[in-house]
Amino acid sequence: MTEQDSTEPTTGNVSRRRLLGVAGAGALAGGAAIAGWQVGHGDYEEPQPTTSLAYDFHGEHQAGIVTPSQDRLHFASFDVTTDSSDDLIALLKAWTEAAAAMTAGKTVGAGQVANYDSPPLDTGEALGLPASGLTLTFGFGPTLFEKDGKDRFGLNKRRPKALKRLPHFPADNLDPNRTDGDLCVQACANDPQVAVHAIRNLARIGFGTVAVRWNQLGFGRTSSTSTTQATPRNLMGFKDGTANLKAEDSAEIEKFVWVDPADDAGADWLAGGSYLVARRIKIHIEPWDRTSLNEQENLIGRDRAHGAPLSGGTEFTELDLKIKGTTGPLIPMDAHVRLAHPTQNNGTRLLRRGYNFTDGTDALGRLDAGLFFIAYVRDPDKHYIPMQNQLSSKDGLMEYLQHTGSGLWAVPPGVKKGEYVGQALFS
Ligand SMILES: C=CC1=C(C)c2cc3[nH]c(cc4nc(cc5[nH]c(cc1n2)c(C)c5CCC(=O)O)C(CCC(=O)O)=C4C)c(C)c3C=C
Ligand SMILES: [Fe+2]
Repeated sequence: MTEQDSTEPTTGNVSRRRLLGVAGAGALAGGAAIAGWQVGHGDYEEPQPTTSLAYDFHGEHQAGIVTPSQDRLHFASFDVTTDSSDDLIALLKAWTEAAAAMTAGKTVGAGQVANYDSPPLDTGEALGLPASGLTLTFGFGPTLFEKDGKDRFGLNKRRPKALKRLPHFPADNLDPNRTDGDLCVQACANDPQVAVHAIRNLARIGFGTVAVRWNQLGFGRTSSTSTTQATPRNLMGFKDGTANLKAEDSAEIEKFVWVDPADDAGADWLAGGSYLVARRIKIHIEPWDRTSLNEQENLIGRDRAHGAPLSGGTEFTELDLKIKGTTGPLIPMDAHVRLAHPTQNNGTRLLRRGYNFTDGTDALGRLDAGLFFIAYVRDPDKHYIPMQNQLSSKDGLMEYLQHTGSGLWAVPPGVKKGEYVGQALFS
């Protein structure tokens, strides 16, 4: 992995506390007399973070795609509330600056002089916490280009052809309050407080220009995006991410994740970027927990203990979709892994980066829990929509699933130093 891929971590003991201290210096005069609060935040005794994983915000591609998936997610979809493209650009510049600071473990507004009579530039809940592998990945939704027939920011002529609202898939039961959005930000970190702090501060910076449309917390990764990671488990209890694309498969990542300059001449600003698909998939946990292990394994197509294919071998053995047992194929015709396999999808692969979620219980006391599916693809028309149609209509697992949220965003390439996220779209 090159440094430009933004996947090369750096370690350091950068202290949010120290950096806020610089901003706090401006408050010295006003704060000196107040008992219980130190003169200048730099004097506030906060435990020093120990060494921490930090990913560079700048690079050829945005971090948070092939970066080894962190443990926690806070995903937010925003609507732009202004018609002014100057305001939109100003927001993207401010977000870029804040994102570069936060991913380095610094506070928002570090180095700026704070006014003691104004709200702090940083909300403060991550003070003393290390960067925790935070990545912030930004995306532009179809409605940023055109909404209700209106080209709000004069961008529609540069809209990528594949950037459309996702179609209705069989059995979709989407909640409009968990669907779509003009912009999205995926915050991933190994500490939930760091991920939540990042989204909260971006929302705060955006006040008056954007409003949060919906957001989703995820508490456990459901895939590996690097061969260095162990395969985690989803809420169905199965290993998830075994056959995922991994950062180390560089040829496959080029082929299936990054948009090529030749892909769409009218949207050359997206070259080196990708598309982010998000699906909030509720799992009917209680019926699943009453299903026999034999049936569960047949629905997935792998064994639960080790994640090995039902056709035999160990976790990373390739599936044998042809081999038959006494009653039919060892990997049933409606098994999830059969229907999602590249051989059943025109050779297609995608980079999965989802998270487990729970959002309390519903009115009947059932867990509102599931998998917040995130995938990065080079072309949603080829690499996602046909696969989802196939799964939604034929996958036996669908009896236990309900898709309740959805969105598609174009993810611009990485940000060069001195530039802002998505700059090429506006130039
Ligand atoms: C449209 C794409 C996919 C959706 C939506 C999806 C939902 C989903 N998946 C699981 C659990 C597992 N999926 C596994 C493999 C797998 N899934 C997809 C795609 C979607 N899954 C692909 C492309 C693959 C790999 C297929 C292959 O090449 O073999 C597995 C097996 C382990 C693994 O390889 O990751 C599990 C388990 C759930 C629970 C879910 C929705 C809630
Ligand atoms: Fe899957």
